[in-house]
Amino acid sequence: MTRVEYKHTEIAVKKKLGQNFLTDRNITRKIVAASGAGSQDRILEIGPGFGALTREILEVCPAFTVVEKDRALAAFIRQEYPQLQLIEADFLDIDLERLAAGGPLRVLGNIPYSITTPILFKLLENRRSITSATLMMQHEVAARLVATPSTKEYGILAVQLQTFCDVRYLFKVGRKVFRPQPNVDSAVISMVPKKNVAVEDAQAFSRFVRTAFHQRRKTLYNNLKDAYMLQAVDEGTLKLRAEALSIEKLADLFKLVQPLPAGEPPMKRDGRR
Ligand SMILES: C[S@@+](CC[C@H](N)C(=O)[O-])C[C@H]1O[C@@H](n2cnc3c(N)ncnc32)[C@H](O)[C@@H]1O
Repeated sequence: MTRVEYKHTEIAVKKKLGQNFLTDRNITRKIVAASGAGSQDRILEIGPGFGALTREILEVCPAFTVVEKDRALAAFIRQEYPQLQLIEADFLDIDLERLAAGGPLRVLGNIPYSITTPILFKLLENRRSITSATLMMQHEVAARLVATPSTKEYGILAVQLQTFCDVRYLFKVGRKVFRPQPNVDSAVISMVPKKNVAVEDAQAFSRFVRTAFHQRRKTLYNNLKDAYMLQAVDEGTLKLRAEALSIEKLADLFKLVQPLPAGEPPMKRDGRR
């Protein structure tokens, strides 16, 4: 079992909690600068750990909130940074809307790899409660977030995020600057909720995207026909795969289809039942 010691605290590293601690101050400085965080912001840091990013955020903002799941690390933060509001909890369980009651949050974090996707979806669902999120994650996941059509990285994650947020890949971070060293490289991304979104019903759109990409090699027709009425969609589009369509085209397609009422037989290719 790997143990990491810093100041007065030693922990047995929990892989499950993605505990790879940043050791390079240039990187933490770059993350905080890229986030645009300032003294007036209501900042939320996910997973402060031993405070590598925390102390850098403190350089620009005197008081903010951190959420840490690990009990020993929460105790470390409590002792080292008494000026912070510490929430000792699982980020996935906290009520972001309530936390943002006084104004939207600027989120920062070197987030645990194992729950990157649930964290992203939580931020997406609560996008009205955030001004931006600047997050370090596994490089491969970051590449999927900013992927463009007809690439192998382009899928549900890219479409969902890019529909509702402006997502940017900021910079890559090599594995050597972490303790313990992970087996993968990392990258920092930023996501900023869009003011005007082409889609009104986010939940229905999410179901649609999941269905459209359900089997990547299948055409849109084959993926969608059992769940949606497709008469309004042209033949040419239905012959394509979801991965060929841009974010805008997928939103347009979503507006043309209607969920198939329960018990209705699927539509034939020519529009007949
Ligand atoms: C990759 S480490 C980053 C630590 C520190 N911010 C740094 O950059 O060195 C991830 C941190 O998130 C914490 N963590 C893991 N799962 C969490 C969860 N569900 N909610 C809140 N914190 C979590 C871990 O204990 C750890 O401190």
